[in-house]
Amino acid sequence: MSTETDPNVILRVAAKGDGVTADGRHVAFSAPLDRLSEEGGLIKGPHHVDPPCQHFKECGGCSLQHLDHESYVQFVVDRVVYALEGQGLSAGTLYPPQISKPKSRIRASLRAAMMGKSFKLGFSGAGSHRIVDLKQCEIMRPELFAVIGPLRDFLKSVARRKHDMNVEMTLADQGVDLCIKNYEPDSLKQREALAAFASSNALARLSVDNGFGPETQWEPEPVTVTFNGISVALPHNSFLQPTGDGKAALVAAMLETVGDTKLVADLFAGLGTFTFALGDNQKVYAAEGSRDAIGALKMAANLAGRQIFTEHRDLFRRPLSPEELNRFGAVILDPPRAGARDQVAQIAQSEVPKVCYISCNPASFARDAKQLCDAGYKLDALWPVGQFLWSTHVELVSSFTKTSAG
Ligand SMILES: C[S@@+](CC[C@H](N)C(=O)[O-])C[C@H]1O[C@@H](n2cnc3c(N)ncnc32)[C@H](O)[C@@H]1O
Repeated sequence: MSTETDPNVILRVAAKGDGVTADGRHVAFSAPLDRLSEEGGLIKGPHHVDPPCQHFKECGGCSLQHLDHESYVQFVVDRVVYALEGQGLSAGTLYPPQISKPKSRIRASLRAAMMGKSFKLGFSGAGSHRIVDLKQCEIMRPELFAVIGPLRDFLKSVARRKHDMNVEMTLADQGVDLCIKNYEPDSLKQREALAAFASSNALARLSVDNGFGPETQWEPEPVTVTFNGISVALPHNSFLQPTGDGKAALVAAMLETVGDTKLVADLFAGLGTFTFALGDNQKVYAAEGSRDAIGALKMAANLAGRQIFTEHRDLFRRPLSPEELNRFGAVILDPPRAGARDQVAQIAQSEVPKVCYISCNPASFARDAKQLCDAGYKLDALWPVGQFLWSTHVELVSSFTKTSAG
């Protein structure tokens, strides 16, 4: 019997990370060509590797560490291709995916709490409310991981029973930017302890947020991120691409799509990952729903003397109309996970010749791509990107064109 028809062989990994047999059974933590024994156990095949992290299976951070590189790459490609196939679509050119390296993630959201007799700080457990007390992490940048031990000791000293805290960590130009949520120092002594913790760990910024928005406690110099040599202030809670190599891959694919188009719209622009990657000779209109983010983008553009026009705009409620869109030679859009159904409906009715859609959700992307293709756009090229190594989150860049006759 061939492996394709053998009902006990894992053939592929489904969107949620389970291996799937030829007869459609889902098997957690299995890899392609693993085999189910008569007794229902798993016999590891050539694509099943030893996971590098001691917290594997228990931690919700990475669920696919048991896949070798080849099968993880295939998983990333399949996620994108199957989502498109579900809408009856395919890309003219499908580029090989870019997969981020281990220990490259510049952002992490952790939880901390007293649990029973021990204090824990780490990611949420896989499919549970537990906290995995992080002793090792194969995805975070070492600068972030270095803060975990001291942070655990510090939070333990201020923790209250049955009181979860959340920790947001970001690696900025100046070092680690840390925000502790659901915590407020309630004495001068605690404020001093916070500052001492920030200082001794050389944090770039330390903020607390007890439900009324982040309050900065420590920021020796203004915290920034740099895009293409342009330094941009980093407001609290801003979106950033999660890895440096992933961001470079997204930007390279975007530049290939947009080329030297003179007038470009960057929708859902954030702090300007794509806006600032465009050349000095290109005029960019950047629209974004976060007032803080677009304010930071605008300030940086002005300081750099770039031809960038910004608008604080809710693109779900007030998408750009076809008349507004038709001024541009290219439109970049990088919406949140829900996609951009209404904005895409307007683009579909426009005559914009080039559309570069960057997505962090193949399913909403495929739905939106269908709208564009039904309206005469052609999906020329697609670049899958695996920035969330060993997770089921997959991103992509796509290039659509419409000729005026279309
Ligand atoms: C995936 S991020 C992309 C940001 C940026 N392009 C980047 O790569 O850094 C999506 C962005 O959409 C913004 N956003 C979310 N909802 C929005 C809305 N309704 N209108 C406009 N922008 C929105 C978010 O604030 C966020 O900056």
